[in-house]
Amino acid sequence: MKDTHKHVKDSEVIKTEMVLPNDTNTLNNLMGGKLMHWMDVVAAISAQRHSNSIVVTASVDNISFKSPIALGNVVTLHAQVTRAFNTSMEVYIEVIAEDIPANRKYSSHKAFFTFVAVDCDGKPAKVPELIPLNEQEEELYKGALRRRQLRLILAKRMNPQDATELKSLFDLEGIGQKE
Ligand SMILES: CCCCCCCCCCCCCCCC(=O)SCCNC(=O)CCNC(=O)[C@H](O)C(C)(C)COP(=O)(O)OP(=O)(O)OC[C@H]1O[C@@H](n2cnc3c(N)ncnc32)[C@H](O)[C@@H]1OP(=O)(O)O
Repeated sequence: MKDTHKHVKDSEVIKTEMVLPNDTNTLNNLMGGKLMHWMDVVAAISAQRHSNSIVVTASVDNISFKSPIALGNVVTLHAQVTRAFNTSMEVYIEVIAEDIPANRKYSSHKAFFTFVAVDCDGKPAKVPELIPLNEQEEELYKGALRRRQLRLILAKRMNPQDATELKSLFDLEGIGQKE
């Protein structure tokens, strides 16, 4: 029998890789596509741990490449489910790059992935609820509803008028108005 609810720690995944010559572009930096592949797999394992199901990637929110990761650097990917909906889950992933000889470590990428659990016929399947346990988990959990509404609007799966959670962010009525 499947669990009815799970906690964030149940879905945690950490993967550490070294950037090798086959992973780089002609500038000897990690290829963006290679990093996205690692992120997709690590995030998918996290969603699988939460759902105990096969999962498919439904969407990836904006990934920006702030700074290059050089050949020989060590890359650590850390993923966790932030919230589960009906059949979909939001996964937060953070990438830390490390230049060990220089003793330098920095957060290089952050992204939100959405996965959908599917049954053996490829049909979306219900996932356990996620219960946040601390302030940080609660913050990601609350924000997940707004992010979901935004990505469903962008995917033309939601009418902006129905995005109540998102609209409340822009509800400035009364703020800054002169009496
Ligand atoms: C033979 C077996 C081999 C087994 C081996 C297993 C190994 C496993 C290892 C896995 C490790 C690697 C994993 C890599 C994962 C891939 O790379 S998978 C490949 C890339 N992805 C795909 O091909 C997915 C293609 N898309 C689809 O199949 C369908 O669009 C989906 C995502 C299943 C949704 O189907 P649908 O019929 O539209 O279903 P619908 O009921 O309308 O929506 C279902 C949910 O999807 C959400 N959704 C749909 N579109 C979006 C969107 N754009 N944004 C956000 N949410 C969305 C909906 O909001 C809804 O969420 P809930 O409200 O239920 O929570």
